[in-house]
Amino acid sequence: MSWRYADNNGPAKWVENFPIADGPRQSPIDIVPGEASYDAGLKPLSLKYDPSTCLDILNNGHSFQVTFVDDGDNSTLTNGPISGTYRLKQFHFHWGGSDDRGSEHTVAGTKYPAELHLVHWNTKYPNFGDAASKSDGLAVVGVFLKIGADNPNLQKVLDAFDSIKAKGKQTTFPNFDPTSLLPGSLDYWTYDGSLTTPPLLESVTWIVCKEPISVSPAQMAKFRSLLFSAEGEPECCMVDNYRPPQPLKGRPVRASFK
Ligand SMILES: Oc1ccc(S)c(O)c1
Ligand SMILES: [Zn+2]
Repeated sequence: MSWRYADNNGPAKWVENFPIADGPRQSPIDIVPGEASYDAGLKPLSLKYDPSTCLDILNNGHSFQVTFVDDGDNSTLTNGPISGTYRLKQFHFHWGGSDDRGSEHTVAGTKYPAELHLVHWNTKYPNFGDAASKSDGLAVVGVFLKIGADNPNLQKVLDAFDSIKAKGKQTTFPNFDPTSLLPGSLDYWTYDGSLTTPPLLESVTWIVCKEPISVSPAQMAKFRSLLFSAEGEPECCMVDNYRPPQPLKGRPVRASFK
């Protein structure tokens, strides 16, 4: 099924092929800070990434992703709200057609122009695909992007875009350190949710950082130069590849900070 983000194939239609779209723990959500409960038992995040595990960058037709070698515990997430060790598999972004929208999670209704997702899988399972079907299989760290100063670390990713403009294009992307895309503070909100793209699996412990990283307007324009379409197809700009907030359905949202 070729799902996308347009009126005929976008988030409102996904339930037709993925009924879990109306499930009890769907993502993203609107995070209301005043309704989140501070949990003193939540540990700080331990993110330990090895740039030598960075492999390639791919336009998959609904975002672009930077993929990592995950056959060892070189790049991991531990502590925070999770137990055990989760390995970094990939990171990708969601963004808007203009600076007033693009993030998936919102904060008291505020939309950011983009959102970074660092996707990790629980090593109690043999691989990402298996983990993705388990209720505690994945942990995704979300980081908001806010319009401001040019972000030189992000620029390294954007400089690869000319090689992956169209759907299906892929190129090598060695020695990138995703730590360089993290905000100064790792204060976070956490709740149980899902992938925000089909198959919308309810296997994600979401860890959303309170502090955004910066992105310049010119850098946002570069995001919008990618295409949803493959070479030889009518060009369709890759913009607004975000799912809107979904019903909380009684789920608790905890804060790691006061
Ligand atoms: O594999 C994936 C994990 C999380 C999210 S939000 C995706 O879009 C894909
Ligand atoms: Zn995502």
